[in-house]
Amino acid sequence: MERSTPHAVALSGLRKSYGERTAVAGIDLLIAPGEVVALLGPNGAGKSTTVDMMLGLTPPDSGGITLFGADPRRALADGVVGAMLQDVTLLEDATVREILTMIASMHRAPMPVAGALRLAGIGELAERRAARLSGGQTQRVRLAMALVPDPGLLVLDEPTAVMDVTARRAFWHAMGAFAASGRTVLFTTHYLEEAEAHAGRVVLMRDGTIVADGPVGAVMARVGGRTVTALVPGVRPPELLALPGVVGAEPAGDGHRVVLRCSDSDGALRALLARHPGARDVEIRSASLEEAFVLLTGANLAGEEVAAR
Ligand SMILES: Nc1ncnc2c1ncn2[C@@H]1O[C@H](COP(=O)(O)OP(=O)(O)OP(=O)(O)O)[C@@H](O)[C@H]1O
Repeated sequence: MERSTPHAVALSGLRKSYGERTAVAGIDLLIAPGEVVALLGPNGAGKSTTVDMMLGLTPPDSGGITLFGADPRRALADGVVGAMLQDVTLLEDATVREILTMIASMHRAPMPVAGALRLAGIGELAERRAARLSGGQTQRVRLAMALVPDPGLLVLDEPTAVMDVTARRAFWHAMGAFAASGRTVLFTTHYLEEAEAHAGRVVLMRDGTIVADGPVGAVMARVGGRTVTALVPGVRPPELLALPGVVGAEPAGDGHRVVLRCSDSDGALRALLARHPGARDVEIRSASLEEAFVLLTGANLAGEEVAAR
């Protein structure tokens, strides 16, 4: 039974295999209205399959999906959910305004076409024929198409993949304005800095399962919020794991120094200098989401295994 304010997204025990290959291995996920969530994971983690099931494009083998309490297809048809669908080709001879007007006419409570154009930052493209749009412009028209029904939830699979830096900035500006009005956004991305900058919550997938889920800061805290890098002559990284406040120790990229991931960088630094007075070239910095990602998924974004410590 649904409550009066259902979740924007509710996935339970969601599972999908392609032959022998398990793409999504039974995931549970609840997203409240108003959240902006980034779905991350290496290639083949199951992100697109999850999104496709949420949009009713692929049926799950088992498990449940509701979007604002409704079945995905119904939610999409009702304009409750907006999506940038890559496979939909635009009518080449129609102008951007004509395309948006047509979509608006198919929905019960659309936003004004001018509003969608403004939000997507493509006011100047309104009279342009679809055939004459660049790849990045086409993506922003697709965004306007997703916005016109005035959905409560936007689901975007790698929305900025073919955009240049300027288009990407304009896109996130539009997304920020949309989210600021209390709407929910779920997006997948290969750009970790996008997740860090624009999502309040990150969900990390690997091999069809969710391996971390929480606010960006909390996910990073799980792997140690800060790193201390130092040259410690005659000491191997594993020996430094015993220091208080240290949760991980690996050789640095330069091969000489060691990187300590710390839950308490002040305590770790004090102990390091007290026990290893020869330590030098010390550097402290915040861990990046990239580091958290590698540590939690054991893979880089291309899906290649990364040696564990
Ligand atoms: N139509 C399909 N037929 C067969 N296997 C598929 C199909 N779609 C996806 N898969 C497989 O399911 C797994 C998950 O793929 P999916 O595209 O969901 O991952 P992803 O996280 O979106 O990856 P990427 O970042 O590369 O887009 C992969 O092993 C993929 O090869």
